[in-house]
Amino acid sequence: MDWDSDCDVLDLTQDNVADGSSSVLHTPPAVTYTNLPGPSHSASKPRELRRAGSGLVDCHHILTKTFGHAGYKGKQKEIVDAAVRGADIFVLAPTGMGKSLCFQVPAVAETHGVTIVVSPLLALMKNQVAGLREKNVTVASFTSETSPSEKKIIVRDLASGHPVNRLLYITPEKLCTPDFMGIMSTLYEQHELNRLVVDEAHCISEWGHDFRAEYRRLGIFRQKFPDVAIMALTATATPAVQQDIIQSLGIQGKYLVKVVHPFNRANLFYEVRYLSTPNPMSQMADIADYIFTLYERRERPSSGIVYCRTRASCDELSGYLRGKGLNSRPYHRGLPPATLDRTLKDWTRGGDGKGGVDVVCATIAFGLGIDKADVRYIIHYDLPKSLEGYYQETGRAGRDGSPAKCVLYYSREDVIRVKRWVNGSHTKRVNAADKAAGPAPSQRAVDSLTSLVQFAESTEICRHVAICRYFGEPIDLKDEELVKKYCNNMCDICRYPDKTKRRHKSLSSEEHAGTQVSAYPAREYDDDDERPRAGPSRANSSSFNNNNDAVWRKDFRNNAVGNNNNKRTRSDAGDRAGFFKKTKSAGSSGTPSFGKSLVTKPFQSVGNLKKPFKTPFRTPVLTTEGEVESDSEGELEVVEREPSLVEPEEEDEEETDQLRNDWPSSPIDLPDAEVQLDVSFSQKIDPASRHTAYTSIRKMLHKVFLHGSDVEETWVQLGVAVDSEDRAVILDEAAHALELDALSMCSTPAGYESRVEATVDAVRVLGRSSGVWDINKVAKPEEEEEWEDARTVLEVVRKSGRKR
Ligand SMILES: Nc1ncnc2c1ncn2[C@@H]1O[C@H](COP(=O)(O)OP(=O)(O)OP(=O)(O)O)[C@@H](O)[C@H]1O
Repeated sequence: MDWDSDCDVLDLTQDNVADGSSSVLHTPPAVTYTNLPGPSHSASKPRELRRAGSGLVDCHHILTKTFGHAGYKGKQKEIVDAAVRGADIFVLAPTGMGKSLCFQVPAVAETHGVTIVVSPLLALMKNQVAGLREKNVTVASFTSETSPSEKKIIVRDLASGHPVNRLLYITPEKLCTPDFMGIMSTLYEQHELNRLVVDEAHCISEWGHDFRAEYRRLGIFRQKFPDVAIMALTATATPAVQQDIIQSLGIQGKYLVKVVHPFNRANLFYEVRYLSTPNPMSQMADIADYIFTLYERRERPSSGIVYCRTRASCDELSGYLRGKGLNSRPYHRGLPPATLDRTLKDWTRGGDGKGGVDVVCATIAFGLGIDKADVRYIIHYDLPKSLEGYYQETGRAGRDGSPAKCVLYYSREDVIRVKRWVNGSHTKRVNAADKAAGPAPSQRAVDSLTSLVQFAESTEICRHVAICRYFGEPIDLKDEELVKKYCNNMCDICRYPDKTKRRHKSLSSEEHAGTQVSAYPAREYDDDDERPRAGPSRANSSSFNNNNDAVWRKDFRNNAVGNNNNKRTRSDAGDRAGFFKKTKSAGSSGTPSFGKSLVTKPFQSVGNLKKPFKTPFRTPVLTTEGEVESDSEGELEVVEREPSLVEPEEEDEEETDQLRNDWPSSPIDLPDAEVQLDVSFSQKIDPASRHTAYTSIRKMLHKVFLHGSDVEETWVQLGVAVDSEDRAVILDEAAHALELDALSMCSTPAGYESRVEATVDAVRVLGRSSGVWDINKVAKPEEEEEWEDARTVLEVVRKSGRKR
């Protein structure tokens, strides 16, 4: 059987194992996984794999009592079962699935013996060791940081015949030393060597994105200890990399259990932000605004990471965000270890408005193993080097299962720079291999960057689907139902198809980007993966395009002082501070208030900057118009605001008047409709509120599309030719979809409420502004955002119309 091409559930039965094939468990999301054998199948028997532990404590008991979890996640149970039966196991599972538990539970469940865990990063080991010790698991690590006296104690324990340590974490370099091989031989002879675990196993493959030469030598373990089980785990491996890992470790035999989880992280919202002319200052301002908007929606700060390629960018962006009142810190290998430890600690306790660090501007040094449950956003300030890197880094978000956002800033200028860099590194490796007369290095890094660029450039293929296909999940793009299962409007392409295409068009032509980049020296890079190289800071770099520099500085100044003529700019000091105070005073006792710094140093820029998500609370029109709110079928409770926010500005009053003229003031006749609201991953909004929200959206849709001034013309423009009965059904379906969209984008009732308000508002704009219907018509800057929202609604209505 060709295990790479097979993605169905295979039965791990005696027959299956005996035919000499590897056993593959690869479940596409739609398939229920049911048929792993129970222990009675004894898959490990023919192998005569020896297990040092003489008995086994109930794994479920360990899971609940030692680790404090109520049950297994994903395929953990199957993996743990296979492990205790002594199989070799290859685990490919998405970021945040809980891979560590798959080897920790069996290690603790064995009544004696040691599990050796190879891990590529000290920080990763430290985290896991500290976590296990908190759970009273006896565990040690053997690294360059282990003191000689500690080493002595560990070695003595391992050689004792009954080691108390259940797990030993070690770097690949240390594992392969003659000294440590000697220690393992002793363990082996005493039947105390239970298992080798290779964490982040993609590092073993030259085809992987993070190849570490030392990992390659791990193949020696199988040669030396042929009957000790091996478990390899990774979150990022294409089919070619999977095969390479299995072969390198020598586990390709018939006792291999291969568990491939679906890659999809359904709760992550992927967005690519296309930059027409890269402009560091406006990009930084955009990021600040993005974060503030998110805070406003959630009514409290949130944890996030901004990944930057260079250390200078980390320092600079972090300083900028701090200047705007955000609790931000840089994190890269150019900083002292003690500072990094403190930053990690502060960030780990931050993100809830009670102090600590909320956002870290980091190189990829802050990556693997970062496991904070409530990271709500990951921003890529510039293009990562590979699609695997992008997936790993975005994988830090939403590990609690709630929605989180991943924004990638993308420009063709940046692509040229990264390509130069990756190609340069590749050429160096080719030359080195030539010199040493060794085999040619793989082209992998170059290919992976190409895939990332294709991912970002595409405006057709759903981002979730693109990622999963890259990692080898077979997804037929024509199978709409299947595609929908991957993405419930949780990427820019599915959610804002037109907007995404429009924004993509604004990218520089490759030719223009090329001249921009070659006209000025390339910025330096030090992504903490390579040897650090000092470089000029990004925004201050004299090597940056000086003409552009002058222009954007001017723009930025204009934005920064606040454009008072722009009615949609409400992020001036008063608004921000007012909002924060409102949050506090209106706050139910449980609502955390913002840190002082945020109130005293309010954000002052934005102006015409495009906002990543809809601005909440931006219009008090709902209250003044009194249409939706007065409805007896259920109301959207409007959040009380500080007087400064409730008072409509002059323009808003005009807008309200306009609305009064445009809309029938008498209540409309809303036909009854049965609605079954979809259950989503967010259970935080109660069904009654969801029903109320649905009704509000539905009512406004009916007003615009069935009770507007020229209904027939409206439907012609919509391009949906159906009779009036069907029209109501289409609108109800659209309301249904829009409500679900709002739900899937929010994790708090307040966020949900504000998003529903924004949706109702967007429908209203469709009824009021004819220009918005003409896709070729460009909005005035002050209307841009509301037009985009309205066009998104239009797209949803069209979609449900097309289904009829
Ligand atoms: N059965 C479970 N129930 C609840 N939470 C769990 C369970 N198993 C693991 N977790 C939690 O899931 C989080 C992620 O676990 P872990 O760090 O092992 O993920 P991972 O798959 O290694 O991710 P990555 O590859 O991104 O590092 C941890 O906080 C862990 O405590």
